[in-house]
Amino acid sequence: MGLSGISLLTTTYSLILQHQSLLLCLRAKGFGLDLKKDMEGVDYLSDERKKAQFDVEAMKIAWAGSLEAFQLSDRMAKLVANDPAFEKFTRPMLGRKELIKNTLRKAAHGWKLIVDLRLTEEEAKWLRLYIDEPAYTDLHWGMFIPAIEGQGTEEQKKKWLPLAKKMQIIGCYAQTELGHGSNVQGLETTATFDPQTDEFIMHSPTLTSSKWWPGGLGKASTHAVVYARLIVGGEFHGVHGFIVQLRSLDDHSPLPGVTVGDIGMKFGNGAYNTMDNGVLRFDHVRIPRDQMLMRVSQVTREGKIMQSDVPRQLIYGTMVYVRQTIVADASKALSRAVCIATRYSAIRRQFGSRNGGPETQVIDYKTQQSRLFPLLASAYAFRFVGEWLKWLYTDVKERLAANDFSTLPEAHACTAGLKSLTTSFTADGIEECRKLCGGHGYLVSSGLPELFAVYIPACTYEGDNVVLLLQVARFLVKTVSELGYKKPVGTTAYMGRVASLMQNNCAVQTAEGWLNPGAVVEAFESRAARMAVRCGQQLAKYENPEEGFAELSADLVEASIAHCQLIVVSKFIEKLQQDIPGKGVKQTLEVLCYVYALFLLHKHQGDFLATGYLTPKQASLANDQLRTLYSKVRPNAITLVDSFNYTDHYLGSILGRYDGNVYPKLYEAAWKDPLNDSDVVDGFYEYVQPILKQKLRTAKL
Ligand SMILES: CCCCCCCC/C=C\CCCCCCCCCCC/C=C/C(=O)SCCNC(=O)CCNC(=O)[C@H](O)C(C)(C)COP(=O)(O)OP(=O)(O)OC[C@H]1O[C@@H](n2cnc3c(N)ncnc32)[C@H](O)[C@@H]1OP(=O)(O)O
Ligand SMILES: Cc1cc2nc3c(=O)[nH]c(=O)nc-3n(C[C@H](O)[C@H](O)[C@H](O)COP(=O)(O)OP(=O)(O)OC[C@H]3O[C@@H](n4cnc5c(N)ncnc54)[C@H](O)[C@@H]3O)c2cc1C
Repeated sequence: MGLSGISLLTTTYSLILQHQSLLLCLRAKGFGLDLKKDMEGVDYLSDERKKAQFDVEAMKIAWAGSLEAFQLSDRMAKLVANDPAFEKFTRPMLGRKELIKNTLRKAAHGWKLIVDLRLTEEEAKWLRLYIDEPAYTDLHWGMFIPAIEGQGTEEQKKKWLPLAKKMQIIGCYAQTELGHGSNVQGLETTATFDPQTDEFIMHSPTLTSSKWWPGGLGKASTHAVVYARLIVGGEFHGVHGFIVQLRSLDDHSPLPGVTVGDIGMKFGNGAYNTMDNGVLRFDHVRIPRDQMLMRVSQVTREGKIMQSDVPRQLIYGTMVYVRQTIVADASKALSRAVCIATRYSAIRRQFGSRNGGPETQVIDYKTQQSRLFPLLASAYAFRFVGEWLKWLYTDVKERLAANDFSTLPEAHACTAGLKSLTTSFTADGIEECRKLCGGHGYLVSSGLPELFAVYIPACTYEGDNVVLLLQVARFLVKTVSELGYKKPVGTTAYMGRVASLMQNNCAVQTAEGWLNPGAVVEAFESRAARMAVRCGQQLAKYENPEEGFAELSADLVEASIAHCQLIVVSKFIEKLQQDIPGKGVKQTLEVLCYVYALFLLHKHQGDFLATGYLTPKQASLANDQLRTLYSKVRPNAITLVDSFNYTDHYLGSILGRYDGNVYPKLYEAAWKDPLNDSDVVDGFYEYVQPILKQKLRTAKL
């Protein structure tokens, strides 16, 4: 018997087992049989796992970044998964008050673990990830503390950071208002210096000046970094951050003049409703002068404004930091959804049964592959670009500490652009994974609805994705306009070869010709350069550049996307130039890298054709190659998602279970729904039975 015959037999055997266990379950409910006899301990995906052409343990390390990173993350994942305090299956069924209380309990337990086990910051970050529940602590550690670190003076840091780091105060980041989020310079809250008392008076002069959205503000925070218009001597001096105490440290009640509360329920059940996004108003609240964050500008006792040599953009620095973390988190959210959809696609069978044999696994349909495998490849691509962005941010941070601000514009453009690109793609990707799972993907127990609901605000918070791409566009237009006298560096270095990128066309002649990193990078560089230059030429026709920018903004956004996609493709290729140990690991990643690049090329072929870099024939060859690549991914698909090393707890999905034991567990879960506590539903006797028993002579319907 050939290999395919053996595999058919084992697959059929698995199917029979699975059907048997389902039958046992079905009978358990209906006919009193033993529910426990489902096939616990059987790995329904074992055949798939045997197909792997690479060393899975080595791929886990490549995904994690290093052996140490893998071990650390693995330890934290297991710590959370084995602790019943972090159960999360009932979350979507809880009412808001219960939900928030439950989150506060988990955050307290998480903090206790951090203290008791003396976890490092890195360990705490992983712990937070695996607890998988948005909480006020995210904003405290992710924005309040970084805002003080980045914008505070040494003295301010010395005073506030120890309190914050021991969690003796809880802080949030209160920037957005009811009337303004994107336009930070349009904020209306005022901070007016009173030279008589050496204080600032914090005030909300209008309804639209109410702070609105800050996470952790509603119920948990005792303090906030509040962004407000600085007014000294009756003049406006820009928006700055101020540390303001909101609640008493004794009984947590709001301080006089402070009105604070939660803004209400948000999209989905459970999901981001674990967060107390808040509303805040000030009625002439006084704070000491030294609570203005003064690294960028200082207000003296006499009411003089002193500018340091730090650029004012540093006031936006916390956003640069968080955007960088959001890019890293995009690969986690996407890989999680992809893991669920891939495992389920291997379990799920529809159509194609021959002679009573098993039906086709849906993962074998080319349409399923062409939707799923680019998402799998993107998860890897985002992982590696996130790793690079972390390096870039660390480098910028070190430079900033040494008062070197030269790389700040590039860091801003990269974090803004990649945040936009990765979150938009991930949000759409999670929804695509839901559809890839058919009807069962719509069940909360698939894990996908809640993941989607938690994830989608990432397209809006930390900067609306379109607004951020327009920031990238400004950076690109500036780079193009300076080409004559300034050598572009970093991620825009390719613009330095703009003449050849505008002239030379693609040389690929065969489908195999696309399996060449040089050809791929040149295609993306040429497309990005041509789109940016074209925008520059169009802009030059306008007398008023701002008017031109507004008029051309949709094209500028497309040019920014092309630039950001080039960054992701290049960083993936650069990653593959490193030493990546393990049998078949590098080769498998190469396949994914080409899938990512050629999928984008196919999806955006309009750009590549319109800029004249590719011919229709070359675009078609790329698509031929893409199909071949999907066949190469197929045998490795399950082990590629196993390499994320996600526990069943973190995945939170019956469809994505490691053992693939989907049907019995779905069936079991249905009976755990509170609606099934009784056979006759509450409300039946009041509202249904009277209809059943009514004696209408005629019905008009
Ligand atoms: C459970 C127990 C656990 C216990 C503890 C665990 C411990 C764990 C430890 C750590 C956990 C870490 C967790 C992190 C998690 C994070 C969670 C994230 C949740 C997210 C919540 C959301 C928060 C928010 O949304 S905050 C609000 C964000 N708001 C925005 O993003 C507003 C967007 N708008 C803007 O950014 C700007 O207004 C603008 C850029 C659009 C326009 O600015 P403006 O000045 O008006 O305009 P412009 O003229 O265009 O720019 C002037 C020049 O400035 C340059 N520039 C703009 N922005 C920046 C920047 N950010 N940096 C540098 N430079 C910038 C711009 O390019 C211009 O430059 P030029 O040279 O003059 O051209
Ligand atoms: C879940 C969540 C958590 C948040 N947490 C915080 C927090 O902790 N702290 C905080 O301060 N804020 C927080 N925010 C607020 C968030 O930062 C803002 O909502 C975000 O910056 C977008 O601003 P906006 O709401 O004003 O959108 P708007 O700017 O009003 O966007 C509306 C539409 O207008 C478009 N648009 C706006 N300006 C332009 C332009 N110049 N050109 C073209 N199109 C434009 C946008 O693309 C969008 O389509 C949070 C938001 C959410 C949803």
